[in-house]
Amino acid sequence: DTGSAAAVPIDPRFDIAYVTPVTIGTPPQTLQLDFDTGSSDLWVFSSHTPTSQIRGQEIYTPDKSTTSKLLDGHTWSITYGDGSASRGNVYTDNFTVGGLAVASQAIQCAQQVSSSFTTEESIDGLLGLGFSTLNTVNPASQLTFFDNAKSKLGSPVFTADLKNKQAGTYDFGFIDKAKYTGEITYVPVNPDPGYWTFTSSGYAVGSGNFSGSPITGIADTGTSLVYLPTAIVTAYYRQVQGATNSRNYGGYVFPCSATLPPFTFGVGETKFTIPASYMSYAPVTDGSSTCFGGLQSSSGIGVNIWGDVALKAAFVVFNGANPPTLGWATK
Ligand SMILES: O[C@H]1CN[C@@H](c2nc(-c3ccc(C(F)(F)F)cc3)no2)C1
Repeated sequence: DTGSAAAVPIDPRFDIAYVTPVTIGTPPQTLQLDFDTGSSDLWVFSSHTPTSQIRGQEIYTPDKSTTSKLLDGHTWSITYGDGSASRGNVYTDNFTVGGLAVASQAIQCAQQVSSSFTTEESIDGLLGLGFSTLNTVNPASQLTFFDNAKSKLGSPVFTADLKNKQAGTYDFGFIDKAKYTGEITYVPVNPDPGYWTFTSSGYAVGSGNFSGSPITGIADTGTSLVYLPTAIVTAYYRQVQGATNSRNYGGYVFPCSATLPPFTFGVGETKFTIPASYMSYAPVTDGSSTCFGGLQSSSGIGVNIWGDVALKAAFVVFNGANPPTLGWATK
């Protein structure tokens, strides 16, 4: 079997996050979920979410599904990198993504979501595509959609073809040659503790020379920006007139009129260039002439993160074979 579904930016102006349609239950209930390779919980706004915490999101109502089953006594609780959080109870039900079906997928129903989830009206929940070891369900952790679907897939892979300010695609079970150019460079993945962790072969700022120092980090579709070591980030913004590291805005900002250099990163022998246009993320507040950079320092996080700003510049194969690997191709 295979599956293929669109990854749609939640805001036409800035690629804050992408959502993908899924169906849950019988008859099918359609929700738009944020696919996140940096976590491994599948959770949804639901009939168990207090109405005061719902603002326009679609919800899953297990009682309206003839195939839903309560996973008695199981609970979950998760906190994301930006401090957003949710928690609740668990059902199993039929679940599909782009025509690929899994029976008895664990569906974590929110009984509490933080304010940032409430105000993000376009996100009805998250679908974790990290390794199942990260799943937070107690007393028994649950498998991700990908782990449940693997046995049905021709090839145990999914691919991310995220795009700048337009809809891209998540494919499951196959590698679409029409989506990339050249060869796919595969690199090892360390699945411990549960992220798609790989090592980049180096970087270059603009037309500067390539620095071949290894950069270990995670491929994270749920993170908007790229977070790298401070030395790399300062080298980048040294080339941006008027750039400053703003305590007020929590990162590097610059005049939206500034000329930005592209940023190149290496995977094996292949080089990926993030165009300058991707490196300006958004005005710090609506209408401001000060812009927030798409590249920020990872020093406060503890891990380097290759988020959407980088992933948009490539076609990425998440290979769930044993051992797992990551494939990168230009497009
Ligand atoms: O935890 C790491 C795992 N991947 C990263 C991630 N972060 C979110 C997220 C989505 C939506 C929101 C909200 F809607 F604004 F609340 C907040 C965070 N999804 O994946 C960070």
